[in-house]
Amino acid sequence: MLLRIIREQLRPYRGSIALLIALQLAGTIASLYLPSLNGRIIDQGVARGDTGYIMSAGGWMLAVSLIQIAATVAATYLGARAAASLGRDLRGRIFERVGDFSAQELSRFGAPTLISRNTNDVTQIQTLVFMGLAMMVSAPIMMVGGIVMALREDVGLSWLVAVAVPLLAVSVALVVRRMLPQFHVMQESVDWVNRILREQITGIRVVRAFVREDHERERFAEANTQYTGTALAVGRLQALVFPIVMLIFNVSTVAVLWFGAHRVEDGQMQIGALTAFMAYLMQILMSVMMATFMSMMIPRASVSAGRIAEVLDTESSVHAPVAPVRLPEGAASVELRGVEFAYPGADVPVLQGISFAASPGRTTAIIGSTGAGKSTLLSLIPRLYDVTGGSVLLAGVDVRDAALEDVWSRIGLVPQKPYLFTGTVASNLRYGDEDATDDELWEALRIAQAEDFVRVMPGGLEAHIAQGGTNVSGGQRQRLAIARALVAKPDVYLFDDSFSALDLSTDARLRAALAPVTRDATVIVVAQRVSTIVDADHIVVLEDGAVVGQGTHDQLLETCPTYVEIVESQKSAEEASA
Ligand SMILES: Nc1ncnc2c1ncn2[C@@H]1O[C@H](COP(=O)(O)OP(=O)(O)OP(=O)(O)O)[C@@H](O)[C@H]1O
Repeated sequence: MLLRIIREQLRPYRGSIALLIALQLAGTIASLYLPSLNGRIIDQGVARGDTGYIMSAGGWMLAVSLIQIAATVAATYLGARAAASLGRDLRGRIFERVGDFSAQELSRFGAPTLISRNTNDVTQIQTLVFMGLAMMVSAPIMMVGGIVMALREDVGLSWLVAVAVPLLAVSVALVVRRMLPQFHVMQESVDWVNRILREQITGIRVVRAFVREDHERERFAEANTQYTGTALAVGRLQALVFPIVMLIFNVSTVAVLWFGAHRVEDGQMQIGALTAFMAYLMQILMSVMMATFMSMMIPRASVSAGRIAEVLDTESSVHAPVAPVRLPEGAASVELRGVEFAYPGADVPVLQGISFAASPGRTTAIIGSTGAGKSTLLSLIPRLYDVTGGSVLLAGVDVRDAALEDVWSRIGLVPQKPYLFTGTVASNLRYGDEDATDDELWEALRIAQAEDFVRVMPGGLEAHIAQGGTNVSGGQRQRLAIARALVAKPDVYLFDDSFSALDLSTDARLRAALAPVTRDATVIVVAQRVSTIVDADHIVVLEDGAVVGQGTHDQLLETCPTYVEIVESQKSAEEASA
């Protein structure tokens, strides 16, 4: 999985990676050459007092060092660029894929994990690739090259390499192996801390209203303590690595000096060769350590790759048609024919046998108790979900046969919980139509009964809107969402309980102002309040996901006991509050 993602993502950067490998090769060969040059200077220059040789070999050494530095800097730059580009492209791919998800996939994953997959998990892979490009090429060359060069300097001491390398690899690997499970726990602890913090922030009002702060504090402390405990355990192990490595490095140095000195004494080796051998041993051990650290990052990145692949491999349950049918221009009717819908995993459908037609120029209302399936029904029209039985027709075309953009561009949906984006009032309204003029925006606000409060907001149309629209009231948010739909001038308006947060007189004024602008459009209104829909041309009464009555207000009073019950209950509530 990890390899597949890295291979796919690095494909466009093959050229720079080839160059990077060449540079790494040059840099590593230069590094490997330096100790041997140094050895020659000692043996042939210093020992014999040959200043000329020292100068010429020294100059050569300087040149090789410069090549090594330049190659390493350039390779690191290319590696960082390729890794950052991989991160950017991968985030882009996830964003695109999530953008195609229907409400079904979005609720299956949930927002928090999609966000952390697009940030934290991508960063894991990006870091691995950066480190990999920096080390994976140079470490093996350095190791093999180092061994060859060390043997060239002195075969008699080679047994030291054979002892030191496995000793270091095994010691570091043992510590790393104990660290790995801790990393998994740490990742889960981070998720846990984030989840509690997120709930605490979004639910702060509930927490305070129910005086649950102590409970929340305890919950957070528990998660925080686990995270700290794991981080400390990892820290303790990490603290072990450095002394172990240094111990092996230093013992190896002493061993080389000890055994090397005997060989020098016996005339089997020169001092310069001994120095070079020592430097090569250090290079070999260094590369072993780098490779071990690298291997430590792979399991973590593999988990991240799995999480990313899960998102990338998930197909939206709402498929775009292969050969889309174009919706006819102009007014568009909406018709539901024997619609059935069950949420994924649910045994019983929430909607069954729903049939009705909403035509242009008429207002169709849907009323029913909470949980009757009204919002679900509305979400089937713009294909937020696909029906599990029957069909939804827009302008006479099954919505599944038309291009998604075609369907969406004809529909203006005002959701039950409208969402506003960070920006200004104007930028939010222009979601409906980017080219709308200020006058058009004011006109939409006037109809949506939002003009008065926007005029007194600092900056008017340019007034700041916080993420989600949290700096305006629920009723104001609803009216801004209605204005946004009006700016788009769609052929079909879907109002999902959009007037519920408005007082009765604002509700009445809004409906009166809406009537002329929606004259040619198909309007479907979901409502809880009978007063909101009493004048509708057609009312559909839903109960437990089925249509139990259709007609005008007066007809339903005669024919539909459920409707009468709703009317009566609201009447007695009004009387009680009067
Ligand atoms: N994402 C979901 N997954 C599973 N079941 C769901 C989901 N959303 C809603 N439901 C269920 O579907 C049924 C209908 O919900 P829906 O929101 O359509 O009702 P509603 O009539 O709009 O209610 P209200 O007037 O309270 O908004 C409910 O029983 C609800 O529990």
